[in-house]
Amino acid sequence: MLTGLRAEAVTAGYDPRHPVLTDVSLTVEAGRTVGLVGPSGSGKSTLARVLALLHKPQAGRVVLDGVPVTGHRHRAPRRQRTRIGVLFQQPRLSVDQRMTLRTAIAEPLRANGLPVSRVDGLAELVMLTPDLLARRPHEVSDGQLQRACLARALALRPAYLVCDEMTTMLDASTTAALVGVIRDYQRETGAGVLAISHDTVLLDHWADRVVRLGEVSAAASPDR
Ligand SMILES: Nc1ncnc2c1ncn2[C@@H]1O[C@H](COP(=O)(O)OP(=O)(O)OP(=O)(O)O)[C@@H](O)[C@H]1O
Repeated sequence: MLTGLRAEAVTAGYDPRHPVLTDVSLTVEAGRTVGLVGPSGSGKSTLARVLALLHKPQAGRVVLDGVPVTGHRHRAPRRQRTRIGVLFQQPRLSVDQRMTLRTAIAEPLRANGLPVSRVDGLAELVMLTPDLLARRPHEVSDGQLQRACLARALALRPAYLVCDEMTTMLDASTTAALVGVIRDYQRETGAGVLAISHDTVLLDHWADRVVRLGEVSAAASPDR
């Protein structure tokens, strides 16, 4: 089986007459970390959302471990959707403010009929203590909330993790801790990771290869 999370000749955006991405191909191989850089507004987040099956491309397709994806968002088959975890820049926009961190981490487990007792192991993995699990988002720091988002993203043991500027709001030590958790997870499971960041020093250290968005959209994109 061909492994990898692939965008194949993707054209996508928000206005069909002016796509943000035109004919972009990119592969995140299983077990590898691909860094994605590019100027602000070049479409990195849009590509992340396409690969995470959250945004439907106008043309082209996403192929997950050799199987073309047939729908996006709720139309994507659950077994494909749950193979991809996502982490965004602003954890406060990704978590329901009324939920405790424990409930937020348990959400995907509950939705997929898995035991919520797994939350404790996930919290330990991201170094969240039990007292923090009982708090709501406004009672924790950005770094603590992002740890909870990482625990939630890993809850279904995804084969791929899409990280869109996940460290932008974090200090150096939290960034190092979360990247360390992702690397350990990757070593254990062979997951593929897409890491989008403006921090090229971080990506040089974290990623196996770094792709510049302007370059992937050219006809000579690395995958073609
Ligand atoms: N929901 C939306 N509706 C309309 N236009 C959007 C939407 N989201 C993004 N855009 C536009 O699409 C273009 C690409 O945005 P995108 O967020 O993908 O770029 P980016 O490379 O991730 O930028 P940054 O590095 O600043 O996060 C921008 O011009 C942006 O204004």
